[in-house]
Amino acid sequence: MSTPFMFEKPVGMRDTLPSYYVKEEKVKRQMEEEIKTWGYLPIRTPTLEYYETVGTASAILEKQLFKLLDQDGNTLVLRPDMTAPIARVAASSLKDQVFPIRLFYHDSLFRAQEREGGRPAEFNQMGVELVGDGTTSADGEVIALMIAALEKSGLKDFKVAVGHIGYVNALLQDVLGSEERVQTLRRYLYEKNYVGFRQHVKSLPLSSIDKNRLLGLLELRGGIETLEKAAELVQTEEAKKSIQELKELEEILAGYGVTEYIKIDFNLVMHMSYYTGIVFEGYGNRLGFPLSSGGRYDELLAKFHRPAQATGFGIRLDLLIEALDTKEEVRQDTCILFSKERRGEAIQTAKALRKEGKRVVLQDLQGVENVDELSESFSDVRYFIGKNGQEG
Ligand SMILES: N[C@@H](Cc1c[nH]c[nH+]1)C(=O)O
Repeated sequence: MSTPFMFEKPVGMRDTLPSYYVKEEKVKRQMEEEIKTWGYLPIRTPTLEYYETVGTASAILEKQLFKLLDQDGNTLVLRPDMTAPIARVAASSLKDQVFPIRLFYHDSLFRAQEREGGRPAEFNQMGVELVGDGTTSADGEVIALMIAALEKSGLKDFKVAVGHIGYVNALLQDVLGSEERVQTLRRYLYEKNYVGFRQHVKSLPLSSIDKNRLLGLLELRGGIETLEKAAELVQTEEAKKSIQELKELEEILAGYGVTEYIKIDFNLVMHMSYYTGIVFEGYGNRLGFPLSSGGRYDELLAKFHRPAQATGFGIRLDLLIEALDTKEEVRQDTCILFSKERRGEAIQTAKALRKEGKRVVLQDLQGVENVDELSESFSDVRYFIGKNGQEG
C-alpha cells in the first residue's frame, strides 16, 4: 500500500517540469551573457552554511530559515541569500585579491514560507556583488547592469524604484529619537503597509509639525523633483549626504541612458537589514511585487573581519519568468522510428543529424504506445521500418 504522502512535497517545494526548465535556462543564459560582458566572474558557494555566521548575517527573518544539524551538533542553514556567503568568501578565500571584486551567481535560495503564502520556498536567483567599492559609480553600475540584464531577458515595461535607507533612518530618527519607535515605522514601510504607517503616526504623541514630516515621507515618490522635497523634510548631515548621493546617481544613470526606467521612492525599506545606503527594486509591468532588488551594504563585510563597502542585486528567476509570460515550447526536432531490422541504419542517421545540432529522438517502434500522439510533438518524423527498405 502506498503512503499517504507519496505525491506530496514539503510546503513551498516545487518540481521543475521540462517546459519551465527550458524557459528558465534561456533567460539565465541571456542574462549571464550580459553580466559577463561587464567583467563579472562566476562564483558558486555551498547550499549549507553555518547558522552562527552566514545564517545570521543573511538578515532573513529567523522563522524563514531552514535549519538542520550536522553530525557534530552544529546548526546549519540552507542559504537564504547569496550576499552573505559571498561576503564570507571575499573575506576568506579571496582575502588576498584586491578590491573591487566583481562576482556573479545563479543558484537556488531557500526561504521557508507560511503555509497560506503559497510562494515557493526554494527559488533560483541570479545576481551580482561588487565588493570593495564605496563610490556612487558602483551603485550606478549595478543598477544599470540589472536593467541591462532584465532587458536582455526580453522584459519590457519595467521600472526600477530607487531609494536610500540612510535617508529613511535619518528622517525617522530626527523626528522620533528612539530606535525602537523607528523600528516600528520602518516595519510598516517594509511591509508596504502605508495605511498602517499613517495610523501609527497619528497615534504618536508628537506635534502636528512632526507628524506631518513623517507623513510627508509617504509623498516622496516620483521623479527627480522628489529630491528637493526630501531635502525640506530633514536637514541632518546623514540626510544631506543621502540626497547628494541620489543626485549623483541620477547623473550616472543618465550617462548609462537608463533614466526612463528609474523612479525615486523614499519609502523603500528592504527585507534585508544589512542595507546601509542606496537601495532599489525592479518591477515588471504585470506584477505587484518586485522581481529583483538590491542595494549597498557597507557593514556586512566587517562581520567577516574584512571591512569593505559593497553593493549588488539579485533577480528572482521565477518572478521574472512570470512577468515575461513567454509561451516557449519544449521543442524536439526529429523522431526516428525504427524496427529492429533497420536499427543500425536508424542509429547512423540519428548520429548524423545530432552532429548537425538537431535534437533527435531515436525510438524503437515496438516501445511506442501511440504512434500518432508521439508524432505530433515533432516537426519531422522518419521511419526505418521493414526489411532493407528505403527510409520512409
Ligand atoms: N541578496 C539580496 C539581493 C542583493 C544582492 N546584493 C545586494 N543585495 C536578496 O536576496 O534580496
